[in-house]
Formats: sequence, C-alpha cells, structure tokens
Amino acid sequence: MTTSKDIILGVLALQGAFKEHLEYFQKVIEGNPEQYSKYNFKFIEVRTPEELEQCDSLVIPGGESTSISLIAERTQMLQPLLDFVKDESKSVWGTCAGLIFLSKQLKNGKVGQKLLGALNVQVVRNAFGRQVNSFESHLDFSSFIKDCHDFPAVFIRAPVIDEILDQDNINNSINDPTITKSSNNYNNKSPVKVLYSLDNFDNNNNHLIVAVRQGRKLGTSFHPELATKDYRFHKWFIDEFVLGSDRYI
Ligand SMILES: NC(=O)CC[C@H](N)C(=O)O
Repeated sequence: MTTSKDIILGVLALQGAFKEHLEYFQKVIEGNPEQYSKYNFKFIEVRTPEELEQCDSLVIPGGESTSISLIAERTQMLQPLLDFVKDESKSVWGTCAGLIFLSKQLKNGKVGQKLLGALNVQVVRNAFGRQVNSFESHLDFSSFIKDCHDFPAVFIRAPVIDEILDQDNINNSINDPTITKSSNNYNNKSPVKVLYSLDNFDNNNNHLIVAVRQGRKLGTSFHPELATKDYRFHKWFIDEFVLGSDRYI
C-alpha cells in the first residue's frame, strides 16, 4: 500500500489575482491524474502567519505591490514572509506585483513600500509606461519549458528587471535615494538565471528581463494565471519547483 504525501502550496491572498492561481493549479492536477496520483496536493489561500507556516511553497500574485506590502505590514505578515522566503528549501513564485515584492531593489517604488529581497534583482515598477500599459505577447519559453513555443504572456502595468545584482552593485547603489531597498539583508546564494528577456522590444536594443529564477525562487513580470486555459506555466512550476526537490521522492 502506498500513502500519498501532503504537499501544501499556498497563494498569498492579501490582494490581487490569487483565485486565478488556485484555479490553475487545480486544473494542472485534474488534467494529469496519473502523474500526480502519489501526491496529495492542497492549494490554500494564505492570509495569516499560521496559514503560511503550513506551506511548502508559496505564490505571490499580481495586483498592486504597494497594497500587498501595506496589508502585509498591517496584518503582521511581513516578518513571517521575510522568514519564509529566506528558507532555501521553499519554492516561491512572484508574478508581476509578486515579482516586485520578491525583489531586492526597486525603481519607481512608493515611499514606505517594503520588499522581501529574495531575488537579487533590481525591478522597475510600471516599466512599460502609458502607451503599452497592458498587452499580450506570444513568447517562446521552450528553452526552459519543454515544447512551450507559444505561451500567451499577459502584461498588465508590468514591471521589468533592469539589473541583476551582485554584491558589488548592491553596495554601489546603497546611497541612491530613488531606489527602494529590501527590508532585510538576506542574500540568496544561488545564481540568478535569466529565463526570458524581451529583446529590442522598445526598438532601443534594450533587454527587458521578464522572467528569472534564483534557486527555488521564480519571478515573472507577466500573468500566466490569466493565459486563457493555458496551464503549462503552472504545471512547470509544480514539476520544476514544488516537486523538483528530492524531499518528496
Ligand atoms: N499586474 C500587476 O501586478 C501590476 C503591478 C503594479 N504595477 C504594481 O506596482 O504593483
């Protein structure tokens, strides 16, 4: 007899598009019953330190990063979240506002906005300006998701990553008052891997980085939970990050 293992994946539900993530993860499991038959997945909304404590993995959804930060502070969730993301065995994925919250440095942030500092990147908030506030683009993610040549990536007042930070440039920008810094001095030791950048998007030869991973931490500028009935990104997160550990094998 085999016993299935409980795996609890939480979605931070303080504000933003958390329901969509929960629905997409559920669809991944329902669509692949055999593959996941030995696991007992539980997808939960996370609003309290007690709920967070149960989680093996966490998704921080899109929404408004300033509101997520403020609500986290008001509900005594900021410190538990800082502690959670510091744990290298925990998988964490931030989409859009969630990427902003996970970053170490932020341009165009609001006064008092807090960052968790789990990804050694500098993010620019609302980076696409007014003309292209929101857009969808079919992107080729096959270099990291098998056969995923045409993913419908939805960008909504999206951020981009404009700098990968190493110890030196963190120190260089330390006195720049226009840059918001993370609320802790945690340093994720894994290398930052750029997964995707929009090259020459603005006809300016710029590389706008829109997806990175650093160890078990993932950040995307776009919203895979809004890609109509396309669950491939969520499946990849489960396979590569949540189960990508020998803890469950
Ligand atoms: N779709 C989104 O999550 C938008 C992010 C938003 N611009 C922010 O600053 O938080």
